[in-house]
Amino acid sequence: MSDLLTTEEYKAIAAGLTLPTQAFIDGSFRPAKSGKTFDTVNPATGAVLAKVAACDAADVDFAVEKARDAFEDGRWSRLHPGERKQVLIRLAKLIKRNARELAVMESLDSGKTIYDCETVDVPETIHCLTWHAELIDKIYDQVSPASDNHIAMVVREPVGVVGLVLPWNFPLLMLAWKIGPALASGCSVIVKPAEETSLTALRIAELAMEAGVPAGVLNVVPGSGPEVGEPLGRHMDVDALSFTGSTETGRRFLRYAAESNLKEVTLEMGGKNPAVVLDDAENLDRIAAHVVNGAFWNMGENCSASSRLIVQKGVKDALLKRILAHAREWPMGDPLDPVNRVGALVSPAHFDKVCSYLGKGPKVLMGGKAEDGFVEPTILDIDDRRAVQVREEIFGPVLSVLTVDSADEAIALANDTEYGLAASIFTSNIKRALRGARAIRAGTVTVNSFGEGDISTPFGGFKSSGFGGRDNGIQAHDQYTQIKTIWIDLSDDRDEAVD
Ligand SMILES: NC(=O)C1=CN([C@@H]2O[C@H](COP(=O)(O)OP(=O)(O)OC[C@H]3O[C@@H](n4cnc5c(N)ncnc54)[C@H](O)[C@@H]3O)[C@@H](O)[C@H]2O)C=CC1
Ligand code: BAL
Repeated sequence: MSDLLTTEEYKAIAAGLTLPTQAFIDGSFRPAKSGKTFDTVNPATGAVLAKVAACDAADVDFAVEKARDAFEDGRWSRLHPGERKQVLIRLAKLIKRNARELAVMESLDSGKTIYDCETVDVPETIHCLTWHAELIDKIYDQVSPASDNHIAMVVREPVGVVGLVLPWNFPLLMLAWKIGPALASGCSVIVKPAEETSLTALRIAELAMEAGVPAGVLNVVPGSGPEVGEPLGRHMDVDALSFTGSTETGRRFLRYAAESNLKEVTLEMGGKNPAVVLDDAENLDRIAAHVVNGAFWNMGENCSASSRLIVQKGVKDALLKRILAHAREWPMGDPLDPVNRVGALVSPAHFDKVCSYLGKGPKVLMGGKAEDGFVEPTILDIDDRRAVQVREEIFGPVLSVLTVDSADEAIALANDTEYGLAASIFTSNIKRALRGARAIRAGTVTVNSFGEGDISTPFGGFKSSGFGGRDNGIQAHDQYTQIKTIWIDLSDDRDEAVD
């Protein structure tokens, strides 16, 4: 853990920040072509932090043109992978040098706690970029087992110009998950940050330039979904698009691709993730800590949040007692106070959405109160398996508890959702653990812990949670490369008659 400062020290840093507000295209900051701006707001206070360029299709066209120029002339796409690696490592080091500033900027813009920004978001961003940089000069192409008279090479090439559409819940980290493998692979990118949280992506673009990423390779175009996301999704000269966000908006990107140039689309979307606790699970205190972390970390604004606790009857009361004790240790308040674990929800609109799930039927075991952008960690005991709190992604600090009689019923209930992003299963029986892990239809299943794996493991969803490729792991590079076969005829003219 980095050494945390006091609230007053963080506030002093916040007061001294220079916030980037213009689009970053072709290596420099520029206003939107229309001259329009939008307010970016600190959700913890309601204060306007800055006026950010409100870009539209004209800016997207310009950014794509510059990204295409950069891709075609090879200033990045044809650099030796080892050189791209050095530049990206320099970027990771620059982020480290500016870590505190970025952590404060991220917290101000998103409502996330400074504790999380300092201990997770910024260090994981650095780790992610370094990992992909280190990987890129260690991936080999292949030679296929063709006949003696042929050599067939199967090579990977960067896919080209890529649109990266980001959510607001991990603005820096999702940026890293996407630009890490995309830039390492040699692509040129146009990043569209969520309109709630544009600041850190713009600052990273500036640092990337300083690190040596050539102009036109990393562009950041802030603005709304319809004004920037849609033109990017429909652009005829964008080769691939990677999106993280809601399932509803993910579906739109498939339509945009189908109605334009059939660009490759990868979608990482919502979840209603189960944490299954069977009655033979050991160390309930540890399990309770995992469940609480899974449900309330990042205010539950996490696609892999374990928002459904499915617990076997025999262990329910003892587990709930411990869960309540752990949840009470999650203080809520000023995101810049490093003792707090629960900050503000990202926006008034999102706050209203989360509040709409509170006070509607189920028995409240804890929390349930919400005020001025902050929602208390809330635990609901629910019998009705069709309840909205059980079926819909709330994306807030709300845990629904469902009780089952058997392990089979638990697995069936875990799968009773349109989503399939992540799940966890807690049991001391290895066979039940592995049978459960295989039976749950989700992209990541953790056993006796909550988590998303790490940078080395692919992350993405089954069913309505995911489409196309994966983020993280070597597999992330599949999104940003395409495979070409080069078939070479070795036969002599004497060996083979050609019609
Ligand atoms: N899987 C995840 O990590 C995330 C899930 N969500 C879920 O989505 C819900 C709604 O949040 P939103 O911010 O509205 O998510 P969203 O999916 O609409 O936004 C994600 C990104 O898509 C862009 N976008 C929005 N509408 C678009 C359109 N018509 N065309 C092109 N791009 C568009 C946004 O500007 C943003 O950059 C949340 O309550 C949560 O349930 C939200 C953010 C992240
Ligand atoms: N938890 C990382 C992916 C997401 O929430 O968007």
